[in-house]
Amino acid sequence: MNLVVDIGNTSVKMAVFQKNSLLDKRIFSLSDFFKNFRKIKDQFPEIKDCMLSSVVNTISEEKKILQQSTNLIELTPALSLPFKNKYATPSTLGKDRIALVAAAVAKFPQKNTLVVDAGTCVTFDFKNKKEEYLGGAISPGLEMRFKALHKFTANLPLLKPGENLQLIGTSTEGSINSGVVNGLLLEIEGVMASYATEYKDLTIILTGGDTQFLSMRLKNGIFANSNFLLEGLNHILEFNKTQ
Ligand SMILES: Nc1ncnc2c1ncn2[C@@H]1O[C@H](COP(=O)(O)OP(=O)(O)O)[C@@H](O)[C@H]1O
Ligand SMILES: CC(C)(COP(=O)(O)O)[C@@H](O)C(=O)NCCC(=O)O
Repeated sequence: MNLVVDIGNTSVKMAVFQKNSLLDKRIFSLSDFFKNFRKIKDQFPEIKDCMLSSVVNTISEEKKILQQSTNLIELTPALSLPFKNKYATPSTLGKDRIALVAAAVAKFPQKNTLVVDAGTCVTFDFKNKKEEYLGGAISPGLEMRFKALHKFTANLPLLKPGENLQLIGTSTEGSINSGVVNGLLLEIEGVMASYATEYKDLTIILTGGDTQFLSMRLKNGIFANSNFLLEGLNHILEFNKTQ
């Protein structure tokens, strides 16, 4: 049984896999790491191997507990990966982005694939049908956009994504919502369209904490899968067992 752990800038995602089947998944904040790890280990004592991806640097205690209780493999660009990494600076590439590309290779072999991860940041990652990872883009996430408007102005309130989305914002709230939410939707649709022009037969995946909010507001042609990154980590773990 495998444990996969994704430590992002907002939340920790932990999942248990038996081969390729996801048995359990938890999302929590880093401060609740030990409590959740203990619970999951008690529930699944058969957990043996673990793959950790972190984009947070200060996790030495978390790593120590995983090392004590599992065969821990930490995701680094030096690990055997199921794709060719053509990123110009592989040592600075986010571990989460490596996992997303691994998932794209596992789920959509020999297909041009764009992965949009709407988390703390919105990342775009592209692998071609030759299983080469070319790179993508990093952009502010949904919550970060609301926070930035509040933090860097004197008078804008801190809002959360609203249900009532106007094109023409008729109030401060409506204008912020229009700018942030429509802005992000149009950005994603624009990026998707640009890739689709360049790469025929393009598969597009949407994942990350804002998957549900965005997918119901985006035009068709995108597969939503909140577990995509976790599946990628499990794939890299299984891939390394067979190396
Ligand atoms: N209950 C929630 N708690 C925190 N963030 C949430 C929640 N629901 C949706 N979100 C959105 O999900 C984003 C975080 O997504 P996530 O995939 O967990 O990010 P990361 O992998 O960077 O930690 C937040 O920036 C926010 O926009
Ligand atoms: C871009 C990111 C901050 C995204 O992190 P997330 O929103 O998933 O928490 C992370 O992938 C990262 O720190 N990347 C390093 C730079 C790079 O990928 O080139």
